[in-house]
Amino acid sequence: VSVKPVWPFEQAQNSKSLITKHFTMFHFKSWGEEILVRRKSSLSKSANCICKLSVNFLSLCQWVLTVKRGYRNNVPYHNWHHAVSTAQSMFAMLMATDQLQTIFSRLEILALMIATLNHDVDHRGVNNSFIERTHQPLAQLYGHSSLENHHYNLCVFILNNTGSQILSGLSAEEHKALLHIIKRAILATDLTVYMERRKEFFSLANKSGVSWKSEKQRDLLRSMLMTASDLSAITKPWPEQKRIARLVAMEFFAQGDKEREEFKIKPIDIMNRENSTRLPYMQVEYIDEVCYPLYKTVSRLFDSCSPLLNGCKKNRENWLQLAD
Ligand SMILES: CCCCn1ccc(=O)c2c(N)nc(-c3ccccc3)cc21
Repeated sequence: VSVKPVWPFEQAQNSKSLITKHFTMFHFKSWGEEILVRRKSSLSKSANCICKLSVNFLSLCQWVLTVKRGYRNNVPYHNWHHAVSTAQSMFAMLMATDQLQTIFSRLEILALMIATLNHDVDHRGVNNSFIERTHQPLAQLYGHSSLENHHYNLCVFILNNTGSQILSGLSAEEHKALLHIIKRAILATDLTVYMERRKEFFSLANKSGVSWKSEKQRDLLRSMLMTASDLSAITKPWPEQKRIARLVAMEFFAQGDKEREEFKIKPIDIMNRENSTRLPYMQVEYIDEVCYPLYKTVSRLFDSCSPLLNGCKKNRENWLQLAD
């Protein structure tokens, strides 16, 4: 049965028109929040299949909408737009690179897509250091990488939500493996973790004929691709990069203000509003120290990812012109 991917309400109506009398109700408590579908009587095989497709499709929509609601819309950068942008960058890398589709299993690709969409859910606009220094509950709960652990746990909570169970078709073994990959992927988005692990990735990438067959190698590659997706705004066309940089700076400076006013702590340079005129220079430094080495290595391994490196280079030139 080929089901046209339409917006779930139309989808439900289409199903209803096809098997009208079999449905007692489609109850939408509020859009995407609760979708209750009950069947009145046994359905014909094809109708049953459409019903299952509809419920699966509705579950997928409810899952996406629930993840969306998990992001805070009062946070300038770490919001739903960033989540979708990160997932789209991962999708683009995976779909553009035949080798990645050969290296990774379908389960790993599913895990990376779920992880990218969820990787910053419920972000508060402050970093782990701030959360730890201000003794917030998340720090007491998780210690280091407190934010990333929180993002992962919320991701699992949403996946277990009634109506959002998009993994119901997996075996228990697949489900366990998938959650492990998702956890490793989300925890890898802590930039501190990335800076610690990237040396190993760069030296592995320098070797010829890496097989990416061992779980250790695949975990490392998945982690680096998560960071490449997470930071991909630095590779976007200049107008978008400027817009995102402003949002990041807004979030950084807001944290710096809190540190200065509420906790009498002098913020670090990148979070100190008094340095706002040095933003272009800080961008060049950020690209050179954090981003460029990663995109250079990923592009050398997988040529189809070179647009990311080229975008990063162009934005470095643009920031350098503004810095001079
Ligand atoms: C919280 C991590 C955000 C990382 N990040 C993701 C995407 C981006 O595009 C950018 C960006 N353009 N600039 C910065 C930045 C700003 C001031 C000082 C140092 C770095 C960070 C950044």
